[in-house]
Amino acid sequence: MILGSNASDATSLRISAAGGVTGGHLYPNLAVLEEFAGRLNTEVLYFCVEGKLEEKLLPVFHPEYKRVSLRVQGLLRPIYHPANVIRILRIISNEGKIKANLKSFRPDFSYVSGGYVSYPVALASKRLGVPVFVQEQNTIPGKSNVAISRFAERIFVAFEESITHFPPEVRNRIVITGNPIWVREGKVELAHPTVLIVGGSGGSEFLNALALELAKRMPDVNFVLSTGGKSLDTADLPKNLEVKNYIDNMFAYWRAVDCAITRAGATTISELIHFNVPAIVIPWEGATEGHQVINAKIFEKTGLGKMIRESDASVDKVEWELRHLLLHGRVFSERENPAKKIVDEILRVISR
Ligand SMILES: CC(=O)N[C@H]1[C@@H](OP(=O)(O)OP(=O)(O)OC[C@H]2O[C@@H](n3ccc(=O)[nH]c3=O)[C@H](O)[C@@H]2O)O[C@H](CO)[C@@H](O)[C@@H]1O
Repeated sequence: MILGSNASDATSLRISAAGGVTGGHLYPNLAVLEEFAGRLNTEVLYFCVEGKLEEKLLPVFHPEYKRVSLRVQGLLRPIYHPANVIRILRIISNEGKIKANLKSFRPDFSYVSGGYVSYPVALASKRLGVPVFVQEQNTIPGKSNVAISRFAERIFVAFEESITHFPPEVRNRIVITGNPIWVREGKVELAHPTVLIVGGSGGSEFLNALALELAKRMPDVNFVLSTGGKSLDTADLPKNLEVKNYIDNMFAYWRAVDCAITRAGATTISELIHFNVPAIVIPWEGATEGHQVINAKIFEKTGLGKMIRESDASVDKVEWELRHLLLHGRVFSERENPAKKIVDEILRVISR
């Protein structure tokens, strides 16, 4: 059964999408969906994970999307963990719901960006004859994206280093694009110098504590900290530290800050590169297969900043590096959004 082909006319598209749980998967998807919407009339069916970030943000930024919530959980490591039996059964049990929604929505294609919700959506799409496109943000691809790559029309990767992590037979369908960046108009007004500290969409207790120490030691510098909801001792906050639970308009901050201290999630790294932000990146050591360390090395190669491993990130060392970056200054610039290249390629493939 083929649902997608000729489902829409040349000026409109129906897109089913999945990818979220964390901002690192969600924002690149929004960037691509918004690039489509800038060119054509689009309707979007978004598969969300119950209770996760996409359920909170999509109703705010895209109330027009049709949303379907799935009750799924990621698989635990190691893969033969006994609790995974239930988790796999739960993923499988969603197949009927996903298929029913795809059948009534009749998408032209499915666009997924990884995370454990992407696989069942991509698989159901494939079984219904809907073309699948997948985007991988990290240098080391997630297991579900590798599985999806076997039947995806195109596999969009951010970094050349990813290619060898995919099976040889799919490599002719890989396109290196960079990570799509979610941007809108706007820039916040900040005093200079301001340093943004952000531990990814879920925050980082380590960076929260570091922010507090740095702000106390460096009264001549302003700090903005996104805690991502992680705990922080707010009893004695220095005046030069502004604390936010979550920042909804990161693009406006990236355009304004002098420097940043971040984890090394692939989307954050790509945003630093896109907005040319000097930064110290401290990878989260718990990331699957150490992928944040590899992301951080790629960032270092750009010459924009430095990776410091968490075990080495004393306040003294970070302060020293930060002063060095601030002294060096920032060139305010923006690159072309990789979302454009992805949309060009998908339109080319589906119009064949
Ligand atoms: C714990 C976990 O699963 N981490 C992964 C997840 O991280 P995580 O979701 O933290 O991913 P990233 O750090 O790459 O991206 C975070 C995104 O959230 C945004 N943001 C962050 C804070 C805030 O207050 N407001 C805001 O909008 C950032 O601008 C960025 O767009 O996805 C990344 C991309 O696949 C992976 O590399 C990470 O290893």
